[in-house]
Amino acid sequence: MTLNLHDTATRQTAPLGPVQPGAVSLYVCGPTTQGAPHLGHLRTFLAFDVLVRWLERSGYEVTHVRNVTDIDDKILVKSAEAGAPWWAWSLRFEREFQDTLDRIGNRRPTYEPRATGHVTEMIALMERLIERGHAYPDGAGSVYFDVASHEGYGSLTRQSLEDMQDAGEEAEPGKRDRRDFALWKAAKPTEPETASWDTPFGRGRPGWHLECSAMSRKYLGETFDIHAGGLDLRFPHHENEQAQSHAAGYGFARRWMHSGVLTVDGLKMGKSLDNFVTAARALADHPTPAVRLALVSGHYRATVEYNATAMREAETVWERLRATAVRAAERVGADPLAATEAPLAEVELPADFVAAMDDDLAVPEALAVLHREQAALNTLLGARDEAGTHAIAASLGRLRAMLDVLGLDPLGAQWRGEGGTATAEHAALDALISAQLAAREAARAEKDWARADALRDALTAAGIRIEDGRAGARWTLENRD
Ligand SMILES: Nc1ncnc2c1ncn2[C@@H]1O[C@H](COP(=O)(O)OP(=O)(O)OP(=O)(O)O)[C@@H](O)[C@H]1O
Ligand SMILES: [Zn+2]
Repeated sequence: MTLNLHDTATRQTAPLGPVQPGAVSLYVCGPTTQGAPHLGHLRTFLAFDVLVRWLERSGYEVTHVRNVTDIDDKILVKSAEAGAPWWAWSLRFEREFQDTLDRIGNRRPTYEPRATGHVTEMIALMERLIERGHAYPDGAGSVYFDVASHEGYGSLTRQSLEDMQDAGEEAEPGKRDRRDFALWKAAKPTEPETASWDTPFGRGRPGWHLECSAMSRKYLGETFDIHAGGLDLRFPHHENEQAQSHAAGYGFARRWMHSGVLTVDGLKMGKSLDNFVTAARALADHPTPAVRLALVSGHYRATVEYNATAMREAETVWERLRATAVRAAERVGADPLAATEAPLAEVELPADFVAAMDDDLAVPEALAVLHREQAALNTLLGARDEAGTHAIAASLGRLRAMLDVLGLDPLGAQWRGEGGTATAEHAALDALISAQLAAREAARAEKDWARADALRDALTAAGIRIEDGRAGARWTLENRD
């Protein structure tokens, strides 16, 4: 079977033919470390995490680069407002992004280069563009790309230069054409001295577009397989990245993949509109794998509207999947805590699951196959037929292998402890605590506050933390974080 992926440049879905057989090079535009990660960021990074997982499952060796934009206007403004050095601000949120992505089960990229670590490469690229007649310094520390000099400008987003007369870019005194964009930005007297670097063109700092062209070339070479990011980045960011790299004579990305944006009331979730739900908030309100499930369930190219009901539904779906897997593991007598990931990679995936994933990562169809497997497994579990153990083990293997492709194997190392653990001890503890919680509920219903508090205090004293939520009380062990 062949993996077909949609290319947003050609608008065609076509087989992936990598530059190097058996290896895929992928560049994903990473976070601007101006603030805490929100669900919109997670949506995009998870979409491409599923891509990486599927490429690896399909036998490719993946080199995945995701940059960190650790200097930019917004970082300078926000850090100054907070009275912090820009680099401290940036490093703080870089760590928060990494921690959150680890927590939600994103495989770490092969390389995570920071913009400020690649000034040398950016200067070299600017020199090359100037030499080839595609860029010019303004004499005051800024360098601009000359859009009219590059025939292909606009080809990624199918726009002609005429259409772009008033597109986005500001008129600046040193610009030849309003549509020209900055490769390098002159230092401003109001900005901290540490926020600029000396170059042959004057003192300044990286433009956002330039850093991605410089870093993709350094880590993936002149030509690489896939360039990815959220749909919001197609223009101007990706158009400009492509113009810089093509004008420099590099093959650059052979294919573009864009994830649909996460919206709130139809508008992109983001810092600019202040309509975001932070990852920290969502992960405090819902089990982490449920948040992951909610964000990966739709097709990666679909626009996803955030809503609290969908998050709660994902919680239910996750709980059921986990319960099925735990029951099945207990029936086959496997010790789920000893289960390793290795054998899952060898489980043969159902053909219709593979077909769905090979069809431009059709996760909704793949999930339908997965839920059919879950239903079949539940039927086997209900049959109470000892002879069925072999069938149960085989079905559990397939279910886990499919879930693993989505980063959601309930018995895998990442989620073993989430929302309960897959051990008999845990089940026993859960039954006892649930009885206590039910008694507390009953006491509250009778307005017997003293008894309700006493029950809670007894649980707290035993190291059990109770969180009251809309779906009832949830318990966790104090020392488990
Ligand atoms: N609402 C969203 N839905 C999907 N992807 C998003 C969303 N917001 C940001 N992204 C993606 O996250 C990645 C990191 O983007 P970046 O940090 O530059 O975001 P941003 O545009 O600065 O965020 P914000 O919109 O909050 O200012 C990009 O690939 C971007 O497309
Ligand atoms: Zn980029």
